[in-house]
Amino acid sequence: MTLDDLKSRAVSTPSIASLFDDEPDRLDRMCHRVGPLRADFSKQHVSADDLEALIAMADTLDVPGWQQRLFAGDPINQSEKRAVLHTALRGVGGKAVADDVAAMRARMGRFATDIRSSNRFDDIVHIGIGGSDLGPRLVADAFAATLTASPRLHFANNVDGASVNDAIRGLDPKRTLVIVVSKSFGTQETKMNAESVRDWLTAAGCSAADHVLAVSANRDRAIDFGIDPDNIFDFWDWVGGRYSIWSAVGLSLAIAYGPDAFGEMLDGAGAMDRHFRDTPMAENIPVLMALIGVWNRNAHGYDSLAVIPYARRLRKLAAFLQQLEMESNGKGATRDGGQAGLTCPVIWGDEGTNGQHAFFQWLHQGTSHGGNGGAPVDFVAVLKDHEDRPDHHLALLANCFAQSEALMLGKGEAVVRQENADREDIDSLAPQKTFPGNRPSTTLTLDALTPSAIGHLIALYEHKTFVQGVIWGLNSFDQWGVELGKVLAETILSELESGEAGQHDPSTIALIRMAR
Ligand SMILES: O=P(O)(O)OC[C@H]1O[C@](O)(CO)[C@@H](O)[C@@H]1O
Repeated sequence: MTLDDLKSRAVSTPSIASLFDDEPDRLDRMCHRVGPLRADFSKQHVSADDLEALIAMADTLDVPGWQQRLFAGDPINQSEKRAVLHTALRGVGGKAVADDVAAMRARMGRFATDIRSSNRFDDIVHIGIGGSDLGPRLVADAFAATLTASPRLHFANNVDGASVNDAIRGLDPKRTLVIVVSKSFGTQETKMNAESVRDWLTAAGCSAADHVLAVSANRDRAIDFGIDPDNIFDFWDWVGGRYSIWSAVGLSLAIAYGPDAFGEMLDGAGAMDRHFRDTPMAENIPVLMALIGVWNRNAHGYDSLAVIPYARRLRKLAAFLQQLEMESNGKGATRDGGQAGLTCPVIWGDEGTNGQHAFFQWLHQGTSHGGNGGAPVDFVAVLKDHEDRPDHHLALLANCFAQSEALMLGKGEAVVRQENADREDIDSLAPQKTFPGNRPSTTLTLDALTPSAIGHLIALYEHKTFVQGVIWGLNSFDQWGVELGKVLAETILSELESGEAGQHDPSTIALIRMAR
C-alpha cells in the first residue's frame, strides 16, 4: 500500500463504534503504555486491518532504517548536512557526542546549584523565541504542578516591546539574572530584547558580565554581541531549535526548578526514546501515533489536528506542537526535491474545559472540505490531582472522557426526534440537534504531571513528527520556509527607519508610508 492508496481504502472502514463490536480485542490492542504515559488509540477511525496495512507501508518506506540512522548520528538533516541527535541529550544514541553532552550537563548542574544556593537572584528573565522559548515555557508551567520556581521565571519572546516590558516589570535589576537563548544568535527579536534588557541593567548600575548569560550554538556571535565568554553555555548544530529543550536551552528551568527535576525530565524522554527505538511498530506508541495521523490526513482528508490538554498546566502544548510539527513537516517538497502530497495538518488547540465553550461546537457539528467535519483530537489528561481539589479534578476528567465519547458516538436524528416529539418545528430542528459522531480522537493519560511524564510526552510527539516526516518523504529538520519573511522584514525595517520606501507592491508601500 502507498500513500495514494489510503483514501480509497478508508472508504470501507466501518464506523468507530462498530469497530468496537467487530474487534473484541480492540481496546487491548489499541492501548499502550510507557512508564507514566498511556495512549488509547481505540477511538480512532482505523480498523485492525487498516493499521496492519499502515505498518506494512511504514516498513516499505524504511521507517526502521531511518530510526537507526537517527540514533546512529547519520547526517539525516541532508539539506543542512547535519546529524540530528537530540536523543543523545537524554543519553540515548549518538555515542560520538556523549562526552560533550555529559560535560555540559555537569556544568549546567553545578551552575544551577550554585545560583540556587547563592540567593543572589530573585528572578530570571529568559529571552528567546521559537524553539528557544516554547519548550521552556511549556515545561515551566508543567513543572509548577509539583515544584515552585525559585528564582521566579519570566519570558520575553516577541519583538513587540510589550513582551520585554511585561517580562521585566516590577523586577529589581540588581537581583535579576538574564539568560539570552538563541541557537543562531542572529535572531532579530532575541537580539533586540537582549539589548533592551541590557540597557535596563546598565541604567541601574549592574554590569552585564554579572547578570547576563547566553545559551547558543554560535559562540562567536554571542561574543560579538558582548556576552562574556565565560557566561556562554554552548550547544551544537546537531540539536534542532525545536528539539532543543533538553540542551542548555533548558538552563533557566534547571536553575528555577532545580537540576534534579531537569534530569528527571531528560530521563523520562530517554525512556520514550528507548521505547521508540526498541519496540515493534505494532506496539510502538510514537509510530502508531504517526501512522494514525497520516491516516487521518491522507485517507480521511482531515486538514487539522486539535490538541486539547485537560490540564491547565499543559495549556501551552498546542503552541509548542505548532512549531514542532508544522515547522518540521509543513512542507511541499520532498527531501529529494520532488513534490510532496498532503503533509502536516494545522495543529491547534486550547485547554479543556475552556475549549468546550468556544470551538467544540465546530468539532462536533462543523463541516470541512472533503466531507469529514471537524478535526481529530488528541485529548491529554493527568490522572493525579495536583491542586488538592478532588471535586474539580473529577469534573475535569469527566468532561475530557465525555467529549471523546460524544465525538465518537454522536446522537442520531431518530433519538433527537423522539426527545423533541412535541415540537411543531421538528423537521427543521432535528438535523440541527443531530450529532454525526464517528469523529476520531486519541486519549493520552499521564499518571501524574511529573518532570518524567512531561519528558515522555514531549519525546513522544518528537518521534511522531520524525516518523511522519519519513512517511511523507520530508526532511523534518530544516525550515527554509521561515527565511523569506525574515529577509523582507530587514529591508522594510531599514526603510521604516530611513523613511524611504523601496520597491514593493502598492499595498506594502501604502502600509510603509502609513507607519512612517
Ligand atoms: O534559537 P534561534 O536561533 O534564535 O532561533 C529561534 C527560532 O527561529 C527559527 O529559526 C524560525 O525562525 C526556529 O527554527 C528557531 O527555533
